[in-house]
Amino acid sequence: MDIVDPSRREVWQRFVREGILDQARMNKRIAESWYLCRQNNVNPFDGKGKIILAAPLLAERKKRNQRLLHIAMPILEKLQKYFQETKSILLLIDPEGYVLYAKGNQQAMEMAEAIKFVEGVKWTEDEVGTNAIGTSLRIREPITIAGLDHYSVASHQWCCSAAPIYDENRELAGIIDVSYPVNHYPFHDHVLATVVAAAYTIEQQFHMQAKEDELELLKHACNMKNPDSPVVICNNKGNIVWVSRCLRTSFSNMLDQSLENVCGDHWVIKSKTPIYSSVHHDMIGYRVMLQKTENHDFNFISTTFHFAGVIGKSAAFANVIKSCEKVAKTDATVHITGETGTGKELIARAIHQNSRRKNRPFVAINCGAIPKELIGSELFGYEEGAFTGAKRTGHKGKFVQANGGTIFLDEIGEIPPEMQIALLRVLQEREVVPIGGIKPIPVDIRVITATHCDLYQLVREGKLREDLFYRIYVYPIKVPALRERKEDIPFLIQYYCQKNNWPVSFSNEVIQLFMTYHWPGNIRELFNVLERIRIEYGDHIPSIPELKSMFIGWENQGEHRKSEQKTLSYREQIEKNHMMEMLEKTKGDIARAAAELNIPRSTFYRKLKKYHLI
Ligand SMILES: Nc1ncnc2c1ncn2[C@@H]1O[C@H](COP(=O)(O)OP(=O)(O)OP(=O)(O)O)[C@@H](O)[C@H]1O
Repeated sequence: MDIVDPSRREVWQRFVREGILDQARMNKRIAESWYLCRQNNVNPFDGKGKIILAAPLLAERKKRNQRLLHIAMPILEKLQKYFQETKSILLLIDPEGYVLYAKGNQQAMEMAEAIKFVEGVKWTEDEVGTNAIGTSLRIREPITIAGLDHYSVASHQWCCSAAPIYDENRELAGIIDVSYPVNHYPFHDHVLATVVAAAYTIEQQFHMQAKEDELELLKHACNMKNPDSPVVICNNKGNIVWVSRCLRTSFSNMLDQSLENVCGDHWVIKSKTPIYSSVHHDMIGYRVMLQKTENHDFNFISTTFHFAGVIGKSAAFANVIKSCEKVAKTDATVHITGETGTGKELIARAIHQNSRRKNRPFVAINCGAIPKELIGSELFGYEEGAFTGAKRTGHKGKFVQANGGTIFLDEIGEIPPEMQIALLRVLQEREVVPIGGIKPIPVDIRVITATHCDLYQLVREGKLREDLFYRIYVYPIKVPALRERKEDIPFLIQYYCQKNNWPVSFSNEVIQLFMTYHWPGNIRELFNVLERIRIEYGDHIPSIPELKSMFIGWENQGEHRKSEQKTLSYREQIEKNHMMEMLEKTKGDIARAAAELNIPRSTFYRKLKKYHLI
């Protein structure tokens, strides 16, 4: 449709008021999108950005998409110079629709700011109606949306062309978009051609980068200390790029093949450690230690299952990963239990990443970390004016934000009784009623919950409804504490060093010391201790007594173990963590730690005893 056609406004008005559309006069893709917006109750009279990530969340999202940014930025910076002159903005968007980068002509940026079309905003069809970014994201094709083709008024003054970018595995990596006020520049088709060409150039870079990553994997192989152990190096797809000398005869012609196929019945995976790129810092492959076996069923982990952490070699954790693999293929509700810092969130993310929902949002919320009175509005959202202080536009809750994807409800045991009925309703009916609203919103989500305690004990204590328990506790996964998988500690240390480009080599004695400690804060605490060593000692290794002083409560490990049988509440655990961190910071100076935390010294002592820290 021509954007200056005066009948266009009538077409739009008729559709948003009466739902009637003369499809013959409309691009099929755009008509389809309008119908979807109407069905999803997108407000045609608004369309300004609503979900805008705060700086730390945007930084985290950029980190998650660092490979895309690393590859696309040089190309964007080059193009940006030219688009600036044509009064446009150039944008890069992640696969979930969040704007990671927006730069361009000052005047256009100011207009964009007025409709909250800024870095960090979620610019999908569900949020702001038909638009080039959101529509291209859904249909996975390049598209231009001009003026009144937009569903919501906020974008009626804009013309936008967007194209999807695919990585070397043909997975969606992001969207590139050029947007400009409609009256600035009339040659829309040419802009779309440029955007498609830029997407193609970025895709070529993905392929080149994949080759460079493979070279880096080979370099990693050359630097391996013990080339005689049965080790293979796989790329991200689980295909073999290198095998150690001792495997070459049994695994002839296996390069480029999937490790899973090659292992057959004769080999099992003993451990799997991720390798990170020193250029873009994303995971580029795995170092896999194999073991010959008669019993091919034991401990086998598929190479196609992606886990962004260390699997190690313990049977306890391998079983967890096997459960994740099985459940990821389904839509079943999962409940993860495990002490703080054991990796529950990482596991929830892995289930999402290996499920059919992987390109849709993963939304995590810690029910124990938000004030009880705000949990309802955070989870279910609210209608405009639902309560004093509510945003005028209302607020989409986490369930609606996670639509199509996975919601991770951490510390589910902290959900207040009055919210449990509403949660039960969402789990049963798969629809959400925002606070102050009456109309249910259908949601298509996978639910994963987690607690650090025995969930049924909460039912016994009357803190959790039994019917809710049975809705949550469908497929339980128990994550072992670090002290129950001590054999994985060397792999976790290696992972930390590699991820942080820290070229130290710990002696066996030091590794043994790490394996003797009880790690009440689990992997999080292990990484904190390593971080502290890295900061304080750089490339030197501290002596054994120096190391011991870094482990909180080293002398009282026996007592500590006994006390762990009595589980701490989530809030107690947080308080304990704060105290441990402060004691680390003040090198064990109790008076200073108490003062820093603003706790009277006598109370601090009492709590130290309670948490067995002295
Ligand atoms: N297997 C693993 N490999 C590498 N890093 C891990 C692994 N498991 C956990 N981590 C790291 O340990 C830290 C804690 O993990 P995570 O937040 O997932 O634990 P959690 O059990 O959800 O903790 P909490 O109950 O306190 O929320 C994170 O930095 C995470 O990246």
